[in-house]
Amino acid sequence: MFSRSYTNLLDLANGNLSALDYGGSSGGGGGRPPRPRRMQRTLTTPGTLAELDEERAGSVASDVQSSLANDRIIVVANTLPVRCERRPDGRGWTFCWDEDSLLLHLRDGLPEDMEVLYVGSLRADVPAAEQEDVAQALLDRFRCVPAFLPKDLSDRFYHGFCKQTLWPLFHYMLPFTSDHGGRFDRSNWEAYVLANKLFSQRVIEVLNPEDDYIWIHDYHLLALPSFLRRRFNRLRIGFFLHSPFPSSELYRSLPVRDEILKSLLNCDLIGFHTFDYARHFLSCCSRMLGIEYQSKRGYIGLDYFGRTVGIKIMPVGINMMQLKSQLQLPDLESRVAELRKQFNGKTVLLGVDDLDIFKGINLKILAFEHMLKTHPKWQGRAVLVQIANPRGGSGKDVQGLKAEIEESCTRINEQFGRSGYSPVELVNRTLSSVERMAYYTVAECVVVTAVRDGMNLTPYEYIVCRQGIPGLDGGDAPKRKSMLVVSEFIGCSPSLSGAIRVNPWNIDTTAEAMNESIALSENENQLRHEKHYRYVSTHDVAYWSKSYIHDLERSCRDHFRRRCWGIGLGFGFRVVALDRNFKKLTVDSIVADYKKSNSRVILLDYDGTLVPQTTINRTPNETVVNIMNALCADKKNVVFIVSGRGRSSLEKWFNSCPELGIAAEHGYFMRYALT
Ligand SMILES: O=P(O)(O)OC[C@H]1O[C@H](O[C@H]2O[C@H](CO)[C@@H](O)[C@H](O)[C@H]2O)[C@H](O)[C@@H](O)[C@@H]1O
Repeated sequence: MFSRSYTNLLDLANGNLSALDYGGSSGGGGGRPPRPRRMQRTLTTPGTLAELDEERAGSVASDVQSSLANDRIIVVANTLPVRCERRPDGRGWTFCWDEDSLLLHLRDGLPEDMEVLYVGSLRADVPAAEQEDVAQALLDRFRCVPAFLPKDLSDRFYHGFCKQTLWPLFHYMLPFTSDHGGRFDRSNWEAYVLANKLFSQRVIEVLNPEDDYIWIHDYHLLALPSFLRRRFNRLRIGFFLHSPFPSSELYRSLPVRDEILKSLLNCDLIGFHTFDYARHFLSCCSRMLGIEYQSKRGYIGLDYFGRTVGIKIMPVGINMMQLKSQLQLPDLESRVAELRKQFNGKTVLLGVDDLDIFKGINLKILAFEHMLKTHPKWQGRAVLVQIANPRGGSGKDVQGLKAEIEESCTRINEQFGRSGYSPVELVNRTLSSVERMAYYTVAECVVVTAVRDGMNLTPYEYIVCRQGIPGLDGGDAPKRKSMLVVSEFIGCSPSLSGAIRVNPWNIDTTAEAMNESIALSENENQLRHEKHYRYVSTHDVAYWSKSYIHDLERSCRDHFRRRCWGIGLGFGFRVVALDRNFKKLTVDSIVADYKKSNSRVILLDYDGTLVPQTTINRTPNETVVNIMNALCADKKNVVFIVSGRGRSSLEKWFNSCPELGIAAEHGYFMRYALT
């Protein structure tokens, strides 16, 4: 059960953290005991004028030159890079780093002495009574801060809003029918907002707002920047989206499209894998919020109420060091030998995908079938190994997908198989890293036919495995080869210029591409491999995180030079930033100056000043007309309306204000006081 405050979205979105006590996690009604504060933190006043701290501003110039070394970074993601298992005797938990997690490896690109703290949830259901101990152990040993979401909240947040709404939409699927992804469900969105708020609480508990950088990851936490910015006007916040960002034509169908965009605009830097994703995001900002971007010296920025929100385009990479060390594991050699024996000289095409509807697995199998039909020379000689990692969930769509894939495999194996030859081998389980690398090592070609994927690092891992480790072959190392067929709809595609790119929906051309890839001359194959290896080995995960943090630091340099005000409610909250030379006008100072002066010029805009922007009837009401006349009646005043509006309507509306001056059409037509 959620607490009753959960339903008050505005309350939540406004930063009322007291709305967050939830009795449901422990099953009792008393709510969770407050977590003891473990780290020193400094609070700034939320939502009020944050005057420039002169001392801090003075030190900005030297800060800019200094390295990031003494700063700390808090990496926030849906899941922590930690594996967690209950002990066999049921008493307590064991933890270890999740070596497959990209979040773990991004540390390699950060300055050595930069402290890294992680905030996220665990892939385990830890009972409320054990949460304090687990949290303490994770903080002490892994610098990880777990966010424990109550089960029903977590279901609605992750399986509900993340997986049924955002994941399909960001992969270009609209919920035309209820079987087709999930229709927008407001209670799931509310759970998403609440979950994001709980993540923000965990961050705030350990935050040093003046010293820390925050780096938020992926589509699960799109609402988080709003919660953090509301509390800390000048916090340094970065975000990286690992999934695609869809075209504005799709994104605009999301009922909470503005809320999400506005939340992201509370960041200082927003990262995407590709130019296209960034372009789609920028076009959403322009079309939905009227915000345009500027590009200066290679940097793209959006001006959002005086703050500049940077846009970073940088595809992620793999961890070279980790892969290289895994390539030296003794088990690998024996596993490779087993596979070589099993495939007995046949040409292996390989697919490694999560079992997810967007990975296009069945399209790949159909294309392989077509290749066997149109190029019969491969019958008996080519094998497609498809590894389908069952991580993607067990929903109706995944069950249907699995059945479809199995049916295709059975049909092809019945039609083209013979004794000692099964054309398609489906591996329906999660493989260990060594097993996966063994498959890469024996494959002539890797085929990725995802219909959408944020990045997809399978081709990168494959290339590194095919390069092998120099010296391990003994004597003269053979020339390395690898070949790739990749979908044009995935993030890694623009970086792999030597791959054969396909539209995976076109079975005929994908089949042709598969044939071409395994029939390619040895020399051509080697050249393409070399080119890819050069790129993949230099653009690894450390290169990516180093570049990101560098740009984040650059985007935040002016934070302490600015005066900031937090204004607005809910997701409309934003920080208005002004250069330190600007001063905020206060009513008191205006009144005092007005009284002191003997000669005044008062220039007034019309729309948004004398009438609200939102009204359809733009005629000024009686009060406005009376105020104009009252101002004009004072002989010390010269009053003008300065507007882009046409002269005829302004003249008509202020006909009864003879002493009022009008500058219509931006001053093209002038009417001076008539008396
Ligand atoms: O299934 P989730 O827990 O919601 O996570 C989504 C996926 O996250 C990871 O993939 C994403 O990041 C990769 C690295 O940037 C990128 O290659 C991929 O395209 C993104 O979708 C994870 O690798 C997937 O298994 C998750 O399904």
